[in-house]
Amino acid sequence: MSDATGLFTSRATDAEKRASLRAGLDSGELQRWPGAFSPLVAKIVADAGFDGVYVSGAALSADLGLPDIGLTTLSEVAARGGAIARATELPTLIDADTGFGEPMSAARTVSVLEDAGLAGCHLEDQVNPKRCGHLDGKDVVPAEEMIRRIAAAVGARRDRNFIVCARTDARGVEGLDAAVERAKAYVDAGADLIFTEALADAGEFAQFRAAVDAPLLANMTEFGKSRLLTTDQLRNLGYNAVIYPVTTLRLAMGAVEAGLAAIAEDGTQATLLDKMQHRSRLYEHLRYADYNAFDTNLFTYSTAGERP
Ligand SMILES: C[C@](O)(C(=O)O)[C@H](CC(=O)O)C(=O)O
Ligand SMILES: [Mg+2]
Repeated sequence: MSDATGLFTSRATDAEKRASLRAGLDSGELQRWPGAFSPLVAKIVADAGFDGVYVSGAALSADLGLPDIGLTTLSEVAARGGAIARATELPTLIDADTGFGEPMSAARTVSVLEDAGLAGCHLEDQVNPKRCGHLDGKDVVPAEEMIRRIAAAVGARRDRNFIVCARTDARGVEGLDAAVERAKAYVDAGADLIFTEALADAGEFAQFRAAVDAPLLANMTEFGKSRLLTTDQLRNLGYNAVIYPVTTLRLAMGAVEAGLAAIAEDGTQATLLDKMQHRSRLYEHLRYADYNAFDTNLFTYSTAGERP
């Protein structure tokens, strides 16, 4: 028989992926996690040589035709996140918004995401209904409530390598100093990683780095409040991870809009072919030939010659 491992789910087990995420954060090297809005995109992220995959709440809800205001359910997020996580050998960190309810719900969220094959998640200190972290008009819960959220999440995980990342949205609401104080308290509550949301510029990232003794994550989302810093800048600032949460969706949707407009205008897609992912490239990502080999082996499978 041909070896079919890695065809229907990843070769790496969930535990191996979590160990690799933990090791990446401990390595001192900047971990780069582009957002994947679908399982296929996760395969392309891996092929391009990145360290991990991110599942964005903004992209996941946009893909459902919804704004990112906390309308998606835990079941929807876990199902899509799980499908993305299983499509790649890389570890996947997922956006769990505010944890889908009170602290006990945040605890259940971690259990469900662990079972779905995710390697970690982030929980934010916004109130419900949440907003995009880069828009005005968001609000945060008291720090004590977020501390309970984090403690509950940390206490619920089975695998200690499942990363619980605490995101603070306080920079845009209470200011940088308050955000730093919250981050310290979240670390004390057991958070493995701090997501420093919507900082303005390199100076603010540097202040956060100097003040907080824990791994830090930078959000390089486009058209938001943060200046776009390069990986070299983030490395020099001492950050541990960077996400490009909605980038692949924005790239793809930009191409979809332009392509459809061209077809409507020209009456053909003939001029667009060199912009498209070729059928053969798609099949490479999907390992089409390996499924064919598996199928052929199944068809011809016989134990006749092996009987005593
Ligand atoms: C990271 C984020 O939470 C997401 O859902 O991807 C968003 C990104 C965005 O809306 O650009 C956020 O920063 O709130
Ligand atoms: Mg989000």
